[in-house]
Amino acid sequence: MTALIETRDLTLHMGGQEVLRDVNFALNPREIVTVVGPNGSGKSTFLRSLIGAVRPHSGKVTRKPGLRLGYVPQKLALDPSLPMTVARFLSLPDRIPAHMCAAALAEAGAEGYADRQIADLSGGQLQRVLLARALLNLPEVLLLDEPTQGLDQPGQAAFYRQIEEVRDRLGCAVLLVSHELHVVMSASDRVICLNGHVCCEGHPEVVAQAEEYRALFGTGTGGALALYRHEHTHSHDHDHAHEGCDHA
Ligand SMILES: Nc1ncnc2c1ncn2[C@@H]1O[C@H](COP(=O)(O)OP(=O)(O)OP(=O)(O)O)[C@@H](O)[C@H]1O
Repeated sequence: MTALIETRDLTLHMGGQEVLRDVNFALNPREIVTVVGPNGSGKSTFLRSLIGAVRPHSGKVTRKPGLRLGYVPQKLALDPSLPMTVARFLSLPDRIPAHMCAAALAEAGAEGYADRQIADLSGGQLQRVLLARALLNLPEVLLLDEPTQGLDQPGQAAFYRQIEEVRDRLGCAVLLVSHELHVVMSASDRVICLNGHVCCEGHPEVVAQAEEYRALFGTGTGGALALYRHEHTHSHDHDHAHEGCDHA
């Protein structure tokens, strides 16, 4: 098996209702794959089936033996009034040495956050801490369920650039769920449009043009995607210009 995780004809029921039907999927090393789809189309359930948290009704989920997974769930069940530092949060349930916490935070773009209170973090900062937590065991596969929910567009774009950097440095594969199609698509190698079954999949531009995708999301995204790609390139040029100055 060359794929890290694979599903074969995965069919899954929740509460007596069919949520996923005949989903065939493979995640290959170093890929960034984004799952898009309307509310209730089974995206979270699909991710949860990949980590083994829900069982298929029929079909199969296969993970490479010994696969190291990092998972960031959609919702964090933490009482915000409970005092808790970032370092302590990273050490739940198992104690993590300070240098490992610091390394994971740096990798997630949250350097120096260790002593901050979780409740005081902004949405974007909290997402980075959650990412750091998922990176603690050096995952070969990183699964993120709507990691940029509630962030503004620059915040979303910055977070996805962080994900690309993590993939480049750690060499992990990334599977993420998102609603922010135009932002996320340009950072993805492959997009899967899920609506109980796989409607269409492929390179972001191909999916944005697909009839099935347009039937679900309308035709506006192609333009937004093109616009974002432009901004993305522009901002990278800008970054490089700064790097050039720094080194000069
Ligand atoms: N524990 C559960 N018990 C019963 N039904 C469930 C359960 N979890 C999910 N479902 C149902 O499965 C369907 C898919 O839910 P899921 O959360 O996977 O969708 P989603 O695409 O992630 O949605 P969203 O974009 O709103 O987050 C929904 O109809 C939901 O009500």
